[in-house]
Amino acid sequence: MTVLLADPQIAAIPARENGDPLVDVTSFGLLYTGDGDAGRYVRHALALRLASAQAQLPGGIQLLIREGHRSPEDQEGIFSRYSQSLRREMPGLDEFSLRRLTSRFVSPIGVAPHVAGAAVDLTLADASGAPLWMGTPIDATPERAATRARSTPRTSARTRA
Ligand SMILES: C[C@@H](N)C(=O)N[C@H](C)C(=O)O
Repeated sequence: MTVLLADPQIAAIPARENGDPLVDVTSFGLLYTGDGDAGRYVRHALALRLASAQAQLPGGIQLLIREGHRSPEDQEGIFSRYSQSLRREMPGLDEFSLRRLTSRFVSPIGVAPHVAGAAVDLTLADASGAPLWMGTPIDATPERAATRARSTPRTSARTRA
């Protein structure tokens, strides 16, 4: 069973500031290609984990960080825009289901890890920094990126399963 970030069990976990500083991912040998500078920052502990993951990739493949830290305004904007697009597609949806469906893709502000610099959107890139094709563009919505979505090429579905 999938537990979403919006699940009350998650929201009930108290979040405490631990003082871990925000650091620039590029100073850990990681590639960043996001919009603006805020997204290049993540918590130090996360940067260490990303660097460790990168060190374990096969030669010629590297992590490509698209977005780390995100402002609360941006988080709420993404949530609201995606929620509105689902509302247009499914006008009969009740509020509870709409919030649950929205939070498959975007965290509600109260539990959003990007806002704490504790999450990244990333993909894989080749040695030149060009993103590898994953079957859908980075940050595709669940409707497009799901393993069994109609638009998912068969090879991508096989490698994701
Ligand atoms: C919107 C998407 N790129 C994303 O960052 N989703 C996660 C789940 C989030 O908002 O925390």
